[in-house]
Amino acid sequence: MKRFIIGIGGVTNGGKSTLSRSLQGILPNSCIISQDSFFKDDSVVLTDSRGFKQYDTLDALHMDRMMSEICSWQQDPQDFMLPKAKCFTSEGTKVFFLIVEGFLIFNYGPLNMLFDKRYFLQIPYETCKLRRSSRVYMPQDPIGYFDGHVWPMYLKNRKKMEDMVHDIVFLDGTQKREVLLTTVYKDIQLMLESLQN
Ligand SMILES: Nc1ncnc2c1ncn2[C@@H]1O[C@H](COP(=O)(O)OP(=O)(O)O)[C@@H](O)[C@H]1O
Ligand SMILES: NC(=O)c1ccc[n+]([C@@H]2O[C@H](COP(=O)(O)O)[C@@H](O)[C@H]2O)c1
Repeated sequence: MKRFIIGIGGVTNGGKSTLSRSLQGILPNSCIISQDSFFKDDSVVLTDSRGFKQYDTLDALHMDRMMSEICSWQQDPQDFMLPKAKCFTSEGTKVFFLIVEGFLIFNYGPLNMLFDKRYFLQIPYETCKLRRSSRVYMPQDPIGYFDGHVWPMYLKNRKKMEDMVHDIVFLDGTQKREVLLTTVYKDIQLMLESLQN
């Protein structure tokens, strides 16, 4: 049995969930774990002096719980998939993929070291601000949150990531969904072929 962990990171609204779901549809025996599912309760997320909740940091996430879930997959990918309706299974293949997607997946060392491939979706400031403005989070973004917290934290976290991690494939998230999917799918196929040789 072979196991691969694919990381789909990137800026908020860069298209991580969209790409991950499409990839899961074409990769056999694949599952998705989303970092978004591990945010701490609002009551324990710190607030800065301007009243902005500090959501865009690792401290706002239960990374220990996320790591436990990934560990369960590593122990038995077949078993991990079965109870989950979102998982796609294909008979005969002994290759399993875990797609881990999220905005800070490469910033957390213990998680970053697990990836076989790392992709990072980037989009320009204006595109990001526009996409984010039509998305509703719980709690909702207060006025000024994007410019006051989200974008500056993205720049800060990205700098830290680039200082720490070097084998990331950067993707232009303004490309068409199909183009992004084909690019990543082909790259994964190349990785699999290189491992067979
Ligand atoms: N390649 C793309 N081109 C244009 N819009 C996209 C693309 N990928 C995703 N979107 C849109 O951008 C928004 C954010 O996508 P999503 O996948 O939820 O991002 P993320 O998971 O990175 O926050 C959604 O409205 C989605 O439909
Ligand atoms: N899911 C939540 O509980 C929650 C709450 C508030 C903000 N957020 C936002 O989620 C973003 C990260 O997720 P995306 O990459 O999917 O946009 C962060 O920029 C953060 O501000 C999420």
